[in-house]
Amino acid sequence: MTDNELDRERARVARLYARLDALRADEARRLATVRSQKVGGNHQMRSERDALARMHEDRLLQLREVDARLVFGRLQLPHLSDEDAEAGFRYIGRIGLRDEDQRSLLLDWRAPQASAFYQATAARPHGVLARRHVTMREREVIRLDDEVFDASLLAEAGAEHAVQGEGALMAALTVHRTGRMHDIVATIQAEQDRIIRSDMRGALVVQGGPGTGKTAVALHRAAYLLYTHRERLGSAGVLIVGPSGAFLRYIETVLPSLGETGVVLQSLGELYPGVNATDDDAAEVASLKGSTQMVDVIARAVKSRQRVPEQAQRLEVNGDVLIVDPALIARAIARAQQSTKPHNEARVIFVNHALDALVNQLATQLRAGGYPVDDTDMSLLREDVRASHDARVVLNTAWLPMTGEKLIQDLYARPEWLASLTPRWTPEKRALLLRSRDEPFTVSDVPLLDEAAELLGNPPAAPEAGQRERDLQRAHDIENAQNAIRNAGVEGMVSAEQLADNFAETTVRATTAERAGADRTWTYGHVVVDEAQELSPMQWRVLVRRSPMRSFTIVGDIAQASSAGASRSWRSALDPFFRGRWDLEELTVNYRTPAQIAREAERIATEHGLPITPTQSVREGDWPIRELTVDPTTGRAAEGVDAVASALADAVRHDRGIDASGTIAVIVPRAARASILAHLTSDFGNEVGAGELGLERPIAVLSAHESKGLEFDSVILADPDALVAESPRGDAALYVAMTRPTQRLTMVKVAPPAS
Ligand SMILES: Nc1ncnc2c1ncn2[C@@H]1O[C@H](COP(=O)(O)OP(=O)(O)OP(=O)(O)O)[C@@H](O)[C@H]1O
Repeated sequence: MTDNELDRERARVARLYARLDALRADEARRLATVRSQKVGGNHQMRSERDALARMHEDRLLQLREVDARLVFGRLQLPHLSDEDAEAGFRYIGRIGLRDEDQRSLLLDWRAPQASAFYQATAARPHGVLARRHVTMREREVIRLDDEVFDASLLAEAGAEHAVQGEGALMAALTVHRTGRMHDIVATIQAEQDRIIRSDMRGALVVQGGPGTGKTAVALHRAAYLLYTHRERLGSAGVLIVGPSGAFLRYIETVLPSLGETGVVLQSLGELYPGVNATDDDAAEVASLKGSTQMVDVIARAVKSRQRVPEQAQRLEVNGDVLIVDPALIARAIARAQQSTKPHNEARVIFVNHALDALVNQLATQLRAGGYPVDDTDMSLLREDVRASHDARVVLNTAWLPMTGEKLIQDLYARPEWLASLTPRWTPEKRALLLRSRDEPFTVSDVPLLDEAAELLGNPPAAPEAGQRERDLQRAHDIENAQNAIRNAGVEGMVSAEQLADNFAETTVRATTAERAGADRTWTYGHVVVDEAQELSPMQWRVLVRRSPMRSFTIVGDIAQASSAGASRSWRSALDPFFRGRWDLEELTVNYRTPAQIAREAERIATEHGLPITPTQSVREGDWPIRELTVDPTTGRAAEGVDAVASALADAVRHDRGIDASGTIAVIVPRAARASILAHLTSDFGNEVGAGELGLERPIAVLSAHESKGLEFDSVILADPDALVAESPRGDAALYVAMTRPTQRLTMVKVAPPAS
């Protein structure tokens, strides 16, 4: 590439930035104007102004987020009209930009015409004469890679312009990892692009070995769907589910860098609003809680809160005594159950029927005693019965209002009750669920809470009254939003629903994402599930509730399934919920792990009988796998030094000798985590962090579970045998751990005790 060409390209890119800056300045001006408007005391006008201000703020934020590496590609096309671009070039970038005359300057990578950038090959050029990858550092063009597909251009360009397509990809793959995932928008490969752009309907499963770009593809697909179905997904929202808080932190900057901020990211422990579970149960317990046996147990638990008393009960109303026949309660319960409404909502029907029957009984009793009772008296009697303490006790005992939290806590803390609900379970099996009421909920409890809440309905504290008013207010807000959009001349830039979100009063003021995340009954337009192989049937039930239309992108690798409740095949995991209506795509190219590391990980996984999908690494690494064996009975171990921890510290030092500024993960068996962390912290101070904090530090100490989905320049693995032995799916955990590095792998083994 000549310097001249680089300069020419820099000049063109500078023009795109000039336009971005101008748009930003415009937006900032509009925002200032809206903010300075005096709108008097009228609430509606104030909220319209605030909503418009918020729209400009969001747009400004978006323009800021896409600043770094705004443009990354150029297509040379034969038939570009002047309106489209100058000199036959079409630039591809993070967002679309137009000049003042609405001529396209930069094409959004998600636009249909941009697909050729990702799809064109020499064999099938899709009408493209040449493709250029423009590599940037912030705003500066640092490198150009050209692929020429047209024979005449090839001759014109000479040898220096011949195919160099791998260059940009290789440059992207070998950069230092930072603890934050980067977007891959500049180098999406053709097979990935096809998946990203596939139809939104139904469930799409993307299966692939480690490092094949599943997470990257899933996130870019979310961005693509938001762009392509802006109206629908803008108001219904997109939910992205990952295995842990650390994983969500790792991926959280990808969508904003693609100009998308409105998605909801939740870990499996956060799917139930109000609970943020981070720890999970022991494997056996998690496996039981994850199985669909719990559906029946919870249904029985709820049903058992609708209870016909065994004996007649006595209740006093204003000095009159009523003997309540169990049959009266039984009839009221039956009527309420016929409604098939959730427990707390059906309770209203139960109470109404029971009150009617009690009032009739009381009236009959009074009449028999010689007191005439007319219609007015009946409604007074009803109030008397309702207000009676005894009646409240009788009705509550028969049909107790409940929250999901209370139901699940009771289930675990009251062994006799659990026994009555699970007559066929062994005592040992029941004992797995036993727990005191004050212990925090675990990740495996979350789907049980959700199941319970589904059957219970609105908790008593949030009565249905008010919903109608909220609906009316919402309709009103949408109408106002439509007017405001028309008046401001911003049609197409924001939907009425989105703007209406901003109208709401401060107490309810929230974006779609905030409202969706806080509402258990929210149904999303699309759900992306990462590391989906880990999900238990109970977790799938929750997710299908969140998108009853079953519009899903499901990515994972069955061979990496290491959690207790995980499935052994996509078919067994998904068929019960998607009834066979899901498509499978496979990714096979490994973009992360150097070939020699991937081969060794696959060899060991195969030895353990894991159903792996072999991958094809795009590159050989520069370093062979380093293996060290520690004998814990010799050397400094005899002086009480933790031999494994000190060997790990040496391995860290060795690695830093090779590359002082890379990221290192020390992946350790759970049982040794605390002592290894302490040892490494004493050697390396606050360069070391554990778990989520590890992503902020150069040296992360992680369990294999915590390392799921993440990647580091270098991985140092402590005691692989212990890692395999520590859980029923330890072999898969080892496979996960070995496939995290982008450059180097060190295995610190422990010598078996001499016999
Ligand atoms: N087309 C691409 N261009 C540049 N980098 C890519 C591309 N595809 C994938 N990568 C990079 O490869 C690495 C692995 O990608 P990703 O984490 O999405 O893989 P995965 O299949 O989800 O892996 P795992 O199952 O092991 O968690 C990431 O650093 C990602 O940015």
